[in-house]
Amino acid sequence: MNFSFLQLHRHLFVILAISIIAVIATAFSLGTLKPYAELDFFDAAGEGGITLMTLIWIFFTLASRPSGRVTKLLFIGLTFMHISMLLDFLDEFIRYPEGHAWLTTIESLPAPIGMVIMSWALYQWHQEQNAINKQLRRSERFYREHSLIDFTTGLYSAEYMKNQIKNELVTSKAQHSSFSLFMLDIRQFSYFNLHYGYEHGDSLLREVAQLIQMNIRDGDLACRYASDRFIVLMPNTDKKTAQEIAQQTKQAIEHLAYKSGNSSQAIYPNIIICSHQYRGWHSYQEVLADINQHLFTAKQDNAAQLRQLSA
Ligand SMILES: Nc1nc2c(ncn2[C@@H]2O[C@H](COP(=O)(O)OP(=O)(O)OP(=O)(O)O)[C@@H](O)[C@H]2O)c(=O)[nH]1
Repeated sequence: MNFSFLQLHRHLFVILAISIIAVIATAFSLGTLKPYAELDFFDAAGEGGITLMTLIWIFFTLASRPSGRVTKLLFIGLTFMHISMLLDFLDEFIRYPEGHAWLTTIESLPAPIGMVIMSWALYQWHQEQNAINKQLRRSERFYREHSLIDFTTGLYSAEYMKNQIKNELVTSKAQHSSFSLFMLDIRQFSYFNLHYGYEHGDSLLREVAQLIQMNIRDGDLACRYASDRFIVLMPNTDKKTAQEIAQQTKQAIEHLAYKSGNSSQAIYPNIIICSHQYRGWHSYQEVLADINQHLFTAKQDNAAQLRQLSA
């Protein structure tokens, strides 16, 4: 289970804790404990269970969501419901004097308010999910195959790319068309892992994957090819267009001001790209070997340029 989102919501947990303490303190300061004989343990267990459940809902909602408007709305709605349940639960143990009987009356008020807010939050969540699904469909291209998705980046894996290149070879042969590939490699990624840690390495891979997705077109397909290497398949695309999109993607990634932990220091990834147009090729192995060779050459050129600069 991944609880990394929780640290984004520390302030919400503080608000929740303060609200709970305030409710308990108010109830105990205004009321008195009921005598043992008046306690209904069956009721108390039921209401205590519901109160605990709403707390668990809040915990898992915050554990699964990034910070933002929808998360705040869900939190507010659930907290109102929790407070209502808590008042109801406390009511089992505390009797309020005549002058404070309003506490018993208002205990059911936060629940409907919370439910209205929750309903609005769920609608917003639905809208948000629609937007995410739309973006996901860009990478799905023809159909879903979740087993072929790279776990770290959410992109398709190299295996899926091989199948798609196979399909593209058949299509381009039948239609006398061509397709292009571009390959992208993060420079000195092993150094990044070593310096900032593997988790930050994973997070950088995810950021890079998202930027690739944002810079390619609807019909293009991005995959994670190997560790820090990505590949984009562009059907019916000439070399010039592929180069242009590859260059735009490189620029977008190189402007990414990555922050590790709480440090404000920005790390700008360094990227090597290459692209090539394919027409009349026979096997995906040849195509992949060729694009890898292009990348190798681009890396050598880059190293030579750097040597010249530092000379
Ligand atoms: N964080 C993280 N690192 C990975 C993952 N898969 C592979 N790696 C690391 O990626 C690094 C790739 O190293 P290299 O192929 O030498 O690449 P590089 O350091 O960028 O070298 P150049 O490309 O020549 O600049 C290795 O340190 C791997 O351990 C992963 O899923 N997450």
